[in-house]
Amino acid sequence: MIRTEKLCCGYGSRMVLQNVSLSMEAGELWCVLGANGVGKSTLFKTLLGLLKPMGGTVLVDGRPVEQWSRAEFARRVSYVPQGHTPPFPFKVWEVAAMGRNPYQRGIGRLSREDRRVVAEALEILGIERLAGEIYTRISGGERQLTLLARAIAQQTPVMFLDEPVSNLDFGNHARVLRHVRDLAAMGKTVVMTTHCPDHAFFPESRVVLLDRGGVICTGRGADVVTEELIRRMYGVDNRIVVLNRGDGEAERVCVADC
Ligand SMILES: Nc1ncnc2c1ncn2[C@@H]1O[C@H](COP(=O)(O)OP(=O)(O)OP(=O)(O)O)[C@@H](O)[C@H]1O
Repeated sequence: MIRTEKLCCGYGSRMVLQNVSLSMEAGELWCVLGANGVGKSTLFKTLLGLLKPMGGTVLVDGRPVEQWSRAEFARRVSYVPQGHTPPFPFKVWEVAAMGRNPYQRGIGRLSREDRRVVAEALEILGIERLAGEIYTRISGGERQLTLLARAIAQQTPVMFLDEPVSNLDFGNHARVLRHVRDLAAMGKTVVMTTHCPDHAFFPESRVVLLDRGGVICTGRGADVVTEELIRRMYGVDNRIVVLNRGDGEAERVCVADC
């Protein structure tokens, strides 16, 4: 689905990441972890064809990313950016409905099916009540949920989510993560950046661990994420502890020493 070979990303003459080789398949949940400023968003923008690679290749379904038309690409890949301020005071419903644009010819009216899909996306995230609100006048967390609803309404097999839970309260954080995991279980390729090492320990999670300049390692989170690597990435002592969930399942979490 998404493959990179010796990908180098950056801005102008400034290289941020070098020699990134990845292979992401259908039904996989990938967590991209790394300290502030290591290049997670830069990697996303390059994988999405928004930033030209400084070297190497990005293949989406075997075809170089720059060879996709934007409309075709938007039926294949959705993207929730980290922060977003729209130029016009759209309503929440209208922002979510933009997820249907790739399926319309020109600026068309929404079909009944389009409206059903948009309503369902808002409902999944519990924000139907915001449908008529102005996007620029809602909270940061509500805007994040709206952009997620837009991506869900886009119904793409590949989803890139840049810190999808960073602004969310405890309940929304848990609900969104559950849904993200369900999306991967339904066969989508979900790639998300996160600042929470615990996300790497979901049984299905695969990780890309980034440090200044490039990839430290990739693999199943449960296999490759260690206290030593977390210390190297974030410069903080920590412990990975196993919690008994009480339902027979064990869960690993990372606790910083602070
Ligand atoms: N438009 C830009 N032009 C030049 N340099 C940029 C640009 N955007 C980001 N950078 C630089 O690239 C590096 C990586 O930034 P990026 O936003 O990819 O980091 P990140 O890992 O996503 O960080 P965070 O966790 O804080 O969101 C940073 O040093 C940043 O200053």
